Amino acid sequence: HWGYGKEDGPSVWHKNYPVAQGDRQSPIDIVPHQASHDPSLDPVVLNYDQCTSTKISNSGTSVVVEFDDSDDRSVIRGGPLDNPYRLKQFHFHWGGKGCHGSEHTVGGNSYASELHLVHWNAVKYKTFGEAATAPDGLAVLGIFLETGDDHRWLHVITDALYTVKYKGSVADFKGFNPKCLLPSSLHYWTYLGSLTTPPLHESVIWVVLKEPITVSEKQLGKLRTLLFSGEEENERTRMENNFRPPQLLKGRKKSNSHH
Ligand SMILES: NS(=O)(=O)c1cccc(NC(=O)NCCCCO)c1
Ligand SMILES: [Zn+2]
Repeated sequence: HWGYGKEDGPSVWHKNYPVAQGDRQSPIDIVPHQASHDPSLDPVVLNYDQCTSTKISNSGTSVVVEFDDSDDRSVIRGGPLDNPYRLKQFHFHWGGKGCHGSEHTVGGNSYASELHLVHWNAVKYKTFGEAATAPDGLAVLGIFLETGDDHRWLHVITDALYTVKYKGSVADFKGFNPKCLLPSSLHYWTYLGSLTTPPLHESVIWVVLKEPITVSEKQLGKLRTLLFSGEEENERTRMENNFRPPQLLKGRKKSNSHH
């Protein structure tokens, strides 16, 4: 199975997932002043009001909060998107103690962590699985996390992490609305890319917010109490540095920017 270690990490994923060397791979380094400002780009709109989570799980590569996506109650629309995309889950990528952990970088600089809110095009596709293999199937909203003061709502997630310590664990996690994790501005960069983990499908319209949210080192440290390994396994491998480094643009135009 793939992972983030020396033997199974991003540098060898191409062996089982040749698309890893494709021409719309993610993440990328976003170069702000090179991002063409596109006046035709509309603001992105998030309708998360009726949004409530169902469960939290340890996927073996990240912690994932899932949502009921049986209707259009929680969608992202506007911006570069031709349809509303339904929220299915969110998860994080982070580093080791004090070091960086975001996937996208900005002008070569990385953040401590990155939150991905994963949405799928239920107008054009019947299931998430089908959408995940289509070039306009997914829309992922990326939000950078920088360290500073405590985030007033992140503790709701970090206080639940003990319930999903091991790979494969799942727990009820109802009533969490991710609206509380958004920064004040929805100004964004956007580009066509891929899943940042295997199977690395080139099916993602990326919308990366310019403004990070602030979380404390203590809150980030709680993410690192999760394990990559399952309860039955001998070794206890801390879940950290679960990020893919930036990939080549390969002829893609610089990301568009909505100020
Ligand atoms: N990191 S991301 O590009 O936002 C993204 C979004 C949605 C799915 C995925 N990747 C996967 O679902 N991979 C399947 C196995 C993951 C658990 O090991 C990555
Ligand atoms: Zn992700």
